[in-house]
Amino acid sequence: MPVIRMLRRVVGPMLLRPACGCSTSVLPVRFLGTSPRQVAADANYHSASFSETDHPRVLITGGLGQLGVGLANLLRKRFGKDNVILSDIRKPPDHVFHSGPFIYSDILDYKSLREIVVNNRITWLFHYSALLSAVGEANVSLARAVNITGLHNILDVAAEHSVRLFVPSTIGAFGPTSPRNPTPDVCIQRPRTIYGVSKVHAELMGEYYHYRYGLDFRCLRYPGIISADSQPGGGTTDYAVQIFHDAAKHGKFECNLDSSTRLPMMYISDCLRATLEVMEAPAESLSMRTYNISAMSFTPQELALEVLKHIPEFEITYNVDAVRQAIADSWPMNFDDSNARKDWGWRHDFDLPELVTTMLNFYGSNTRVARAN
Ligand SMILES: NC(=O)c1ccc[n+]([C@@H]2O[C@H](COP(=O)([O-])OP(=O)(O)OC[C@H]3O[C@@H](n4cnc5c(N)ncnc54)[C@H](O)[C@@H]3O)[C@@H](O)[C@H]2O)c1
Ligand SMILES: C[C@@H](O)[C@H](N)C(=O)O
Repeated sequence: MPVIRMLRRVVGPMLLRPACGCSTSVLPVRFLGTSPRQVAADANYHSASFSETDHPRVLITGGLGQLGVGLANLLRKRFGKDNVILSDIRKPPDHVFHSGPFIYSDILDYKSLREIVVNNRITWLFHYSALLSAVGEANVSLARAVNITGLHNILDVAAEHSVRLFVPSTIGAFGPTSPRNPTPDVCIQRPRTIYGVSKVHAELMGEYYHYRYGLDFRCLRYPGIISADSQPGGGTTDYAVQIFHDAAKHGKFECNLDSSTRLPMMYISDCLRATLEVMEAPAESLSMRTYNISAMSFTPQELALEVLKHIPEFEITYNVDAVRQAIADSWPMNFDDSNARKDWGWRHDFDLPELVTTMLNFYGSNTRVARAN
């Protein structure tokens, strides 16, 4: 039989399999082989093994960055404090250490990851460890190790232990040849940063494990995330966090991106709620496993004008960082998230005016705001 016809007969049904979190492989295990870590052939690759009435047992990796502590707070309110374990390779500050379970976990250490998942009967894993776009360009080999090798460990441990896995992707998974305004879910993805390349790799590997091993993989492409009580970890969108601190404390801000650089952004509470919602969505509602999510899109100049409404003496100046600017110029300007809205009911709460009011209130600029009004 010609090779192409034979392949089509064998692989065809696998490619046509619906995008649900359903259980068995379409091909017999002896044909597919076992997982890359050679787990026994009768291993169970089904999705989350807790019953519907139980709470999931959650592990968050890289949890001490900009997003992890907020996610842990949200999940602990929903599932109980002791059901959510925060982990990182850094030492937690006191308030984090005393707010719920914390554990040291280096995602490059596969055996220790497996031990944590087994000993704590983990059923959901939120994989937040990463090097972001700007720090990734400054240390490519570390970014490659953490973002790619680390992801392989996470995929294997999740597949072997029937763990539902969330991995965030990013606007950075697109590049200069992608449509930028708007950027749909499925289009050309040729990013030019190690961060972006590793995130496209994560999207594709997660989907591959889903179709091949039945891994319940779920992924959202986040815009730049803006938070008040946690600091960004070295990305291109960091200016949109720092501006609020500097505006409230000093009345001025030096921006490292050009005034007209338009990027998709989102307030952290929308981002974390979206993450929980997609993890709770019934598998049959997910027509895809990787979704764009969107809230707002603005330039530094537009953000500064909104800040000026609260702080009339606010001044913005520009001192463009060439590396960050080149990255930003290759990223989407607007994100098309219509599939997330249609499939699992995504909707954002914060637009630019609410974002600015909330951020400035956090930094205690109420007196300036009051004076301006
Ligand atoms: N913050 C954003 O604007 C944004 C936007 C899009 C996507 N994301 C994604 O969301 C996730 C969380 O982002 P964040 O902003 O909190 O990142 P962050 O850079 O603030 O935090 C990442 C964490 O990973 C940890 N880490 C590094 N190496 C590790 C290792 N070997 N083992 C375990 N942990 C390790 C770091 O200590 C750090 O605490 C990342 O995957 C990021 O790509 C973030
Ligand atoms: C956009 C996102 O992935 C991150 N904040 C970065 O700028 O690298």
